[in-house]
Amino acid sequence: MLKADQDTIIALATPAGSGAIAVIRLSGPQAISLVSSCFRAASGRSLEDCPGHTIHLGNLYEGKRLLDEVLVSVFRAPRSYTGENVVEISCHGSPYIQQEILQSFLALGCRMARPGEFTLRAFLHGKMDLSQAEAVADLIASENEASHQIALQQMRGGYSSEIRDLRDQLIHFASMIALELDFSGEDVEFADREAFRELLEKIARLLKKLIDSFAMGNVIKKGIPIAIAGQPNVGKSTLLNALLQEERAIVSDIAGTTRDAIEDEITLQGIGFRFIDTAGLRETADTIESIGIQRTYEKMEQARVLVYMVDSSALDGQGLEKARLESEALRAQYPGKPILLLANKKDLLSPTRQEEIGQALEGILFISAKTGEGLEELQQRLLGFIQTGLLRNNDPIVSNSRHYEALTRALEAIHRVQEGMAEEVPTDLVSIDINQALFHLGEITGQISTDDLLGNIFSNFCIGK
Ligand SMILES: Nc1nc2c(c(=O)[nH]1)N(C=O)[C@@H](CNc1ccc(C(=O)N[C@@H](CCC(=O)O)C(=O)O)cc1)CN2
Ligand SMILES: Nc1nc2c(ncn2[C@@H]2O[C@H](COP(=O)(O)OP(=O)(O)OP(=O)(O)O)[C@@H](O)[C@H]2O)c(=O)[nH]1
Repeated sequence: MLKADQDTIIALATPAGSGAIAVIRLSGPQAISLVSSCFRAASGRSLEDCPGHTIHLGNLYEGKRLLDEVLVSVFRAPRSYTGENVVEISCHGSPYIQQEILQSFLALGCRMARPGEFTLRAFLHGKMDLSQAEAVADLIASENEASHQIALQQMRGGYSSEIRDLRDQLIHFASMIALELDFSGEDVEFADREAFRELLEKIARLLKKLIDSFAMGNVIKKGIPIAIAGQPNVGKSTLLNALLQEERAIVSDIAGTTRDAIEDEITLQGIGFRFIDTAGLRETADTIESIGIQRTYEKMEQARVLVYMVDSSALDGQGLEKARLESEALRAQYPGKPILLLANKKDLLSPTRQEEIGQALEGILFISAKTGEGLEELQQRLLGFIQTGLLRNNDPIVSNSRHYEALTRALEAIHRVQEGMAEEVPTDLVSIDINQALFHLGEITGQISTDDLLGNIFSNFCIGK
C-alpha cells in the first residue's frame, strides 16, 4: 500500500501566468518551519508559534533578499486539506515572483509536487475516500452546471458512504460465514440466512440503480451527442456555426463541403450538447466523401437525438416526397431515437409555401440558420428531448467509468452469492463470491487499492491539486 512519504511538497495552486494574486502551497512535516525561516510577520510573531487556520501578513525573503510582501495561511496537521502541515503563500501574481518563491523553497529542500499529490495525500491521510478524491478532479474539469453538480455531490460523499455502509454489513456476514467454516464438522449457522438474503437484495438494488445511472452520467460528463444530418448544402454547417456562434465548420455553397464529422459543444441550461455535423447523405464516387458518409452512419448510431435537416427553399413537390421518405427511412433505421425534422432557409420561403410544407411534414420546425430565426425554439426542443428523466431528483449519478466497472463486477458477484444461497451451494464456495463482491465495492471507496491504481488515478490530476 502506498504511503505518504515524508517529503515536503510545493506547487503553484493557481494557474501559471500572471494574475492579481498567485497561491503557492506547501504540504508536509517541514512546511511551517521552512516558511517560518524566511518569513517576517508584520505582527512580529513567529509562524512556528501560531495556531492553525490563521493568516499572517509579512515579508518573504530569500536569504537577505526581499522577494515579496505576502499573506501566509497556516494549517496544522491534521486539520488541513492534506491532513499534514500546510502553508499557503499568497503572493503578487507575477510569473517572476512565483518562480523565485518556488525556486527558493526547492533550494531549501522541498520538492515539486506530482500531479494530484496534495489530493493523494488527503486520501492517504483519510481526509476523503478514493471516489471523493476522483470527484475533485472531475470538479476541476467540469464545464457545465450538470457535470459540476455530479462532481460536487460525489465529492461530498455521494454514493460512496452508502457503499461503505453496505460493504461493512457484508463484511459482518462474511465473518459469520467464515466462523461457520471453522466449525465445519458441526452443523451450526451463525449467519442469519434470512437477514443475509435481505442484505444481498438491498445491495443488489443499490448497485443496479447506480449502474443504470451511468448511461446518463456519462452523457452529462461528455455532452449529449446530437447528429445533424441531411442532403448536401441544406445548411448544416451554417446551423452548427450559428449554434456555436463561431466559425468552426467550413461553410461553402459547393455541395459536399462537409467531408468529415465535426464536433463541438454548447451548453444549454447547464447541459452540455455535443453537436456532430455529419457529411451530407449522398451517393458519391468520391472516395474521401464516402468515408465521410460511412462515418455519418456511425455518428448517427451514437447520437441520442437525430436532427434531419432539409432546405425548405429547394423543396418542390418531388423534393417534399423525397424528404418524407428519407425521414421515414431514418425512423425505421434508428428506431426509438428521437428525430427532429428541421426546415432551414425559412428566410427564402413565402408564408403559403411554409404552410404547405408544414402540412406535408408533420412536426417540422422552420428555422433560418442564416438569420437565427427559430434557433431559440430549436434549443428548447432539444432540451425537451433529454430533460425528461434527467436530473429530476437528487439520486446519485455515476459518471466515473472505473466505478461503473467495479459496480458491475460487484453486482455479478452478488448475483452469484444469491444463486449459491438459493441452490444451497457449500458455504466455502459462496464465501469466495462474497469476497469478490467485497473486493469490488472496496475498489470504489479505496478501502481496497493498489499502488498502480492510485498512481493511475492521481497522475491524471493537474499539478498543484
Ligand atoms: N486557499 C485554499 N482554498 C481552497 C482549498 C485550499 O486547499 N486552499 N481547497 C482545496 O481543495 C478547497 C477547500 N478545501 C479544504 C478542505 C479542508 C480544509 C481543512 O483545513 N480541513 C481541516 C479543518 C476542518 C475544520 O475546520 O472543520 C480538516 O479537515 O481537519 C481546507 C480546505 C477549495 N478552496
Ligand atoms: N438564405 C439562406 N441561406 C442559407 C441558410 N443556411 C445556410 N445557407 C447557405 O446555404 C449554403 C450551404 O450551407 P452549408 O452550411 O455549407 O451546408 P451543409 O449542409 O453543411 O453542406 P455540406 O457541407 O455540403 O454538407 C451556404 O451558401 C449557406 O450560406 C439560411 O438559413 N438561409
